[in-house]
Amino acid sequence: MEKVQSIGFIGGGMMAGAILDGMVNRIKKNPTEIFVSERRQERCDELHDMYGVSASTSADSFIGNVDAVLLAVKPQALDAALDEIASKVKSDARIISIVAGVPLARLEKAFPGHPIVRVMPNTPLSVGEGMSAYTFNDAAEAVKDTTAEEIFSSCGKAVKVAESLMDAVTGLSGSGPAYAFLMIDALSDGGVMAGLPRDYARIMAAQTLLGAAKMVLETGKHPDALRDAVTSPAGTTIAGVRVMEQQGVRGALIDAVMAATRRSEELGKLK
Ligand SMILES: NC(=O)C1=CN([C@@H]2O[C@H](COP(=O)(O)OP(=O)(O)OC[C@H]3O[C@@H](n4cnc5c(N)ncnc54)[C@H](OP(=O)(O)O)[C@@H]3O)[C@@H](O)[C@H]2O)C=CC1
Ligand SMILES: O=C(O)[C@@H]1CCC=N1
Repeated sequence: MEKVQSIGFIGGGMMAGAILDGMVNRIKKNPTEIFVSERRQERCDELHDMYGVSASTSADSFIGNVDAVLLAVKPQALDAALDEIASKVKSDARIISIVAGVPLARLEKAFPGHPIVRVMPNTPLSVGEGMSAYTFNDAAEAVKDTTAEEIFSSCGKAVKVAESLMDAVTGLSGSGPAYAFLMIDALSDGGVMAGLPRDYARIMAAQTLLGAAKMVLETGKHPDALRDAVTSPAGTTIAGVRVMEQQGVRGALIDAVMAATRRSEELGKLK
């Protein structure tokens, strides 16, 4: 199968903007081959000004011509979007969906016979540090479609997983930036309470999480081993870690991932 040239986005919100940034500024995709359908005219203008793509409030001008369609509307808006476009796409168009919780089977009903890739990215892809996981339907497997891999690895890491894991991916890395932001804010509050100015506290909290994350990824060491290296006998760190364990921070994070995973499963069942 030929490489994808033109691509049409359905939905031009926050995630679409972040993906467009990767496509235009990182993989240097020609913006004249990118089309966006987005409800709000002012957002269309913004996307055109920022990335040079064609953006309009209807997909009609491009949907029958593009080689790939990227679905980037909220799950609750998906059915209406599919009603608008599904019967108009090119017969061999590849479909990429980032819509949380929506299974391949539901997309296959709308686009029978098409190669379909379901992706769960996250917002740090807007700064080139996204974590995306993707899964193929049989038709995409058959053509070994590389479009999604190319797009999403241009703005971070991208891994292929079995579809049965997509809700768990959503609960961990899809929603995960929110857990990290909450932790950064809470750690900043701790710093302020201990006497640091707010702006320093925020930078210290964020850079500490960034550095710790890099150590995990770059050393390949278990987080427990890295934690041991910070934790001096009778020192400061063990005093802090003890409070975290007493307050159930570990259990709260496990439960947060599970709650988001369950919600992703529920969203997939909404009709
Ligand atoms: N935010 C995140 O962290 C992540 C989100 N996702 C998924 O990505 C998808 C997009 O999320 P996000 O970018 O945050 O959402 P946004 O609400 O920012 O963007 C969706 C946009 O699509 C527009 N829209 C709705 N229906 C149509 C339509 N039929 N045709 C054209 N445009 C339409 C909306 O307009 P209006 O608001 O006027 O309806 C809105 O501007 C969701 O399915 C979400 O589950 C996946 C991973 C992470
Ligand atoms: O909150 C949500 O539903 C979306 C999906 C993953 C992150 N944000």
